[in-house]
Amino acid sequence: MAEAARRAEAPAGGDLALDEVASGYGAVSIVKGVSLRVRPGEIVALLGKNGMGKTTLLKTILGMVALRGGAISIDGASTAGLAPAKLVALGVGYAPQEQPLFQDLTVRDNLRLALSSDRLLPEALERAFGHFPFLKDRLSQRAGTLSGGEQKMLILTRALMLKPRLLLIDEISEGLQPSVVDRIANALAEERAASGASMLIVEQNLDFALRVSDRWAVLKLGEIDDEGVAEAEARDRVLRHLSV
Ligand SMILES: Nc1ncnc2c1ncn2[C@@H]1O[C@H](COP(=O)(O)OP(=O)(O)OP(=O)(O)O)[C@@H](O)[C@H]1O
Repeated sequence: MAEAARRAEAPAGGDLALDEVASGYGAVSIVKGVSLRVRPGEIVALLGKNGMGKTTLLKTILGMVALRGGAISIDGASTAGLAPAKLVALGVGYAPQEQPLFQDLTVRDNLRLALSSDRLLPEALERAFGHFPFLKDRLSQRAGTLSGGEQKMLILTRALMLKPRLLLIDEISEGLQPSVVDRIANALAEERAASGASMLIVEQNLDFALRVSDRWAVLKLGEIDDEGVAEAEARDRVLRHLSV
């Protein structure tokens, strides 16, 4: 097969491989030897009770928390020593759990800041309106005055602006009404269909997680406790891990 044809057929999504990843804060170990794969175009849900290390694992992938053991690679290349900005440039998108918006800036300016050039804005906005049409009428509104659900959609939109090949999403459905969760689920499915992006999503909402993902893994005290394919039968099995 010609090289050009092979490239055209290659999936656009990033291939994330975690091998015995360990990290933590100060003297405390949080992530303890996690091995996990997100293949090109795959959506994997990372589940688990509060405080089990899910956010810490995402931040370790992003280089925001230092890797203490093991290895992380994207498309076969080690990410060791790469700063978060470099990973973003390589196509890694991040929708964090904590409030990342500039509350006093407009919706338009929050979105502009995600882009390297204003020239990219018109096309990026068109794609954003396709996912979340309400944004069209809110471009001049201060982000801090959007509702909680609207802010979540803006956070996701911002992460999608750079057309990431690998998207890390932290509890995007938290506190949202079912109709907004539906819109976000549709946006993720459309984005994956359009761009082939791979995604690792940290979730507490089990129904949303099993709906949008291909596979799931449960993190317990910093280790993968169980994992499987996202199918209806998985619900009870995962619930057993999440119940208190
Ligand atoms: N910057 C930090 N310094 C010290 N400890 C931290 C820091 N950030 C998180 N931790 C601790 O690390 C542990 C794991 O936290 P993490 O946020 O990764 O869990 P999580 O599984 O994402 O939880 P949740 O579902 O509640 O968001 C917790 O005990 C938390 O208190």
